[in-house]
Amino acid sequence: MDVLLETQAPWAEFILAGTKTIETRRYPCPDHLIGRKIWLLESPAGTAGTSAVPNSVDLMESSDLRVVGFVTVTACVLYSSQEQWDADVAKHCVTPESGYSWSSDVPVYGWILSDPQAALPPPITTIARSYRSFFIPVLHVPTVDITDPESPDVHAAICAQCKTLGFLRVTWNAFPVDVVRAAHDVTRAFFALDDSTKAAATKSATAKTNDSFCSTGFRGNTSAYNTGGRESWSCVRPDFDPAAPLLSAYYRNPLHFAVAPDPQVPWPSPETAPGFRVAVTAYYAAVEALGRVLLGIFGRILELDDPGLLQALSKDHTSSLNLTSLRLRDEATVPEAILPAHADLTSLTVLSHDESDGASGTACLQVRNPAYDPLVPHSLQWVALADAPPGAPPSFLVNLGQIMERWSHGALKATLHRVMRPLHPSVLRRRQALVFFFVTNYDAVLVPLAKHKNSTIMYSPETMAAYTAARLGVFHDPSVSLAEAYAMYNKDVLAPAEYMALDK
Ligand SMILES: O=C(O)CCC(=O)C(=O)O
Ligand SMILES: [Fe+2]
Repeated sequence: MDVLLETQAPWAEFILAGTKTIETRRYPCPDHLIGRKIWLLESPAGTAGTSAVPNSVDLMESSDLRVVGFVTVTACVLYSSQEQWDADVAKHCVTPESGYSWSSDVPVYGWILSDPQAALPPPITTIARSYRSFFIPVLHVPTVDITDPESPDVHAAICAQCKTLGFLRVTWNAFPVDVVRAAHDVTRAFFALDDSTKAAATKSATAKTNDSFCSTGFRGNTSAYNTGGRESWSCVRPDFDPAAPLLSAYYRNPLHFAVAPDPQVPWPSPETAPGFRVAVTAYYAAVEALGRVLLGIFGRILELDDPGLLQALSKDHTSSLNLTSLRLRDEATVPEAILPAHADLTSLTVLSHDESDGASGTACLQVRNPAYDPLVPHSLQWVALADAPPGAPPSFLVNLGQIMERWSHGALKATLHRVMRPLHPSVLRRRQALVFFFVTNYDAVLVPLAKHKNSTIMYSPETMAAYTAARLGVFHDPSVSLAEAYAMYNKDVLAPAEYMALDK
């Protein structure tokens, strides 16, 4: 991920000329940026220690901000005395009368620089402050109001967004604000419980009558699904009633679906997690209803003879809802990729990020830039997704998955995305995402449905069951590395060799 460092004029010029070889700051350079290319964002000369850049900026509209080149920080030292500081004056070029000069009242760090290079600016439009003077490129996704799902304008807005990025926000006049808030509240309270209480709601804590691998219940931060330090609690069809089973083959297949006494959803007890079940079931119903509306819209966008076909294929769906939580306590223990690059095995995914009580919203979610071009120097491969702007209506973030890309024969995009460690742990103390993976009936055959071919990929027809088994089974094969398993998982959106070569 590219990062930019604000440097007030004239320092960037001195760095690029090679005269300034130590950058001085009141804080250390984040460890994992050492050795990496850092773009220099030059802002006009101003007051020492006061940023001249707003927290979010469109560089195309700003006449006084310029990306002028890049540099690498090779090491970071804390000056322990004025003598040590003075001895480096020829390298940091900070004279005693400067506002950036030595002070014994605050820590002063020297960032040792190397390889400065003036360069044409990379194709970045919008940037957002991520940590202190560091900025990252961000992409704002539009919010589409779907109050009238029959409206051609709504279809056009969704289609435009899905032909390029496949991420958008949706809102409507009866947006279920209270349901969303309640789901976030019970999720936050659940993850705040101690580990042993949460562990009581795991699959492994229950008596299994068969080999079902239905991924439900609590999974801690060391489980295969949460290798990046997250915790999660998941459910599939919390409305399922064993006394009146749904008719699809999925519910008759004990390999994939739990039967009593191996509970279909291991709920936390109402004593430890009051209101959890009611709020989560209501949330599931709300996002499932949204999913159905969107499938109706996509049936029209794809100009299917029967616009209700996608809904019919998903009537007895086996969609899961994952409640995920991440807390950073110590930067050193957080892997670079909290969730590696992937495109979901869904028709569409509905996301809601907690933004209350200092939670960090969409922070750390990055998408593979649809405008990335390996032939363009410094083309950006990854960009962060921006939160909805302040004052925007409440919305869900929706992303298309690989099933929709297949249905559309490549016209609608399932974009690779990932959740990455923040520039500094202070950026993110708590992150909570509710992720609803909308899929089809277990026995639905997944084939391109669009009349026009928009891709050369040969999609061989597979049932939802075979499709997921082929892409998830590899994660359970000890001879396959995690990176290789992800390459297989994503093989329809990126050739495995290219996946392995991705900038990770
Ligand atoms: O946590 C997020 O923001 C995204 C999660 C995600 O991409 C997934 O679970 O598939
Ligand atoms: Fe995802």
